[in-house]
Amino acid sequence: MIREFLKRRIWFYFAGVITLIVVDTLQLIVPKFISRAVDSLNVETPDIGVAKLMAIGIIGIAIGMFFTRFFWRFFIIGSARKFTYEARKILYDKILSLDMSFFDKNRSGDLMANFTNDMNNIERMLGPGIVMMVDASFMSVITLFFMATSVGWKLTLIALIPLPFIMLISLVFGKFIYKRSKKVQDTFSDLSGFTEESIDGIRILKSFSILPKFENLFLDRANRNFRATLSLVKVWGIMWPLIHFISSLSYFITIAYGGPMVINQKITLGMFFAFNNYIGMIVWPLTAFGWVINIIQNGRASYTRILEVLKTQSKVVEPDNPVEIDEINDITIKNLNYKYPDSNRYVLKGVNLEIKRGQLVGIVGTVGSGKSTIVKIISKLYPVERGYVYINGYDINDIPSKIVRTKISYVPQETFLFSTSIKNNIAFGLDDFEEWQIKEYAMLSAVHSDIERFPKSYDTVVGERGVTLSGGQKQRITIARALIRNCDVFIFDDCLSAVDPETEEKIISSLRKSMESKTMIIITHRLKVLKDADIIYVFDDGQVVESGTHKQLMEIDGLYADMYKKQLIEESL
Ligand SMILES: Nc1ncnc2c1ncn2[C@@H]1O[C@H](COP(=O)(O)OP(=O)(O)OP(=O)(O)O)[C@@H](O)[C@H]1O
Repeated sequence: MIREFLKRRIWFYFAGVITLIVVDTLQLIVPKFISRAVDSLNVETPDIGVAKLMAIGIIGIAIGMFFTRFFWRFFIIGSARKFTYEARKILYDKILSLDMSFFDKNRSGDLMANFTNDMNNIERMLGPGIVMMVDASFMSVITLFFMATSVGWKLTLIALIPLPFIMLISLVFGKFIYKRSKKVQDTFSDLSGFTEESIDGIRILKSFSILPKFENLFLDRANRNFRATLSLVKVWGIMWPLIHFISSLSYFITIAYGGPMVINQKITLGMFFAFNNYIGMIVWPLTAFGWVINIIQNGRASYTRILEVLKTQSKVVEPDNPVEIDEINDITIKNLNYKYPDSNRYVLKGVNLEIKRGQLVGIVGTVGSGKSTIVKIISKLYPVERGYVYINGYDINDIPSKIVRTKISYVPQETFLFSTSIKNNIAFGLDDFEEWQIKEYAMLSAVHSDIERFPKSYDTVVGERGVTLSGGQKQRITIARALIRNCDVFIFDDCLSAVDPETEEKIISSLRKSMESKTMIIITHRLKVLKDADIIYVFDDGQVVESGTHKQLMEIDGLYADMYKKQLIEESL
């Protein structure tokens, strides 16, 4: 990716490097002008005209540097920004295209770090890294040349003896600084992650009365971050005085050797001044060499991490010869044995299932028996091999995910609302919608009257993750959001658990009435709501152990009947 980008922006970088070299050259001419000006003030043959001319020349150079500095920033730093802008977009699209198994494996914090820390490191490599590299190489060679041509090679070489140590120091300290900065970053993200989690879970912390324990855990993290920052400051604190000390050794040598040369008139006072200026100028490029190496190392490590994500292929593969379907009439599952990607355990064993258009299908069973897994496969959230799952008689792998997801609306167990108005949450992702539609679907989900009671009604902004709403209200809004999409199949994965049983029953029967032609798959632990279902599949340990209508299952008197009777007893208590 970087290679193609550099190829595309080669002329920008070229222009940037040229303007950078112009700035450096202009900068190096200044001491020459100062040298001439100082010599023109010689008490024996003073010439104020030359001094004035040199002063005007210095102003001219400053103006030239003003423009050229702007342009190298524009060309090089601008290009680096452009890279991260493009790369962030590519990474975002890639991440959105991946199936759920990717998100099972990667923590959101790590993915966020790809967008922030890693992108910043790459930007630093392609921007300041390149600038420093060009600057340091050109400035050190040219400054050396200017030094030698003004006072001769001998004094130049002697005066520069201490300077290679600056390179060494910046290289060694650069490594320390990198390690410690990383620790500061890591401890900081640990601290901010912990803080975020504590604030998110504040209700649980308070209700469990474990605030003091969490305060200690917070202090512990804050302390680690503080100590890491302090140890970084110490390294900086040692490095810069050391560099200054070594560069002052060069000044010392210059005065010790160069001073007598001025007295013996081997060089002029102006040359001596210019030489001292050049020593100051060469310290920076030498320090920069060490930085450049570190910046490139960090940038490459970050780039490798980003490439790893970009190389990930979605396990839900899109078909080479896609089958277009207008509507979903039936879904068939044939003898499905299933294990999740990267897992060796079969969570579904020999499952057979048939769902016809317009049916109300119930999926019930024991905890962890594979109920959610089956609907996630039908919704193409997880991959499945060919030959097991069919839609309208076509293998699900031959139908593009986009088509499946526009025809099947899946409401998961966990509710998630965006931090925007209730109206926008319900109409989420729709370009075209009417106010009455939102109300209609809110009514169907039995949440309309709740929303009307809010002072701003449908314009009420839902707080971060919907904290201003009750659990049941949030669940019903997510149902309205699914219904408005007008799909062929609606899957409700235990998404009414926070609603009282009567309301759940009411919602399901009113949905049934108003959406007769739609297929509804309902996973629930409350068996009462499925009394009118066309078919109920009973899961246990990854297998369908019973299936039939409520009446038939009661007659079988197996697992379903057991669970149902237990629930009746619990209700009557
Ligand atoms: N992403 C995943 N990767 C690996 N295993 C998983 C994954 N999701 C679920 N499982 C496992 O698959 C099995 C079935 O899980 P599933 O969520 O389908 O059960 P469920 O019947 O819906 O449970 P519940 O009634 O508690 O919601 C469980 O043993 C679970 O640990």
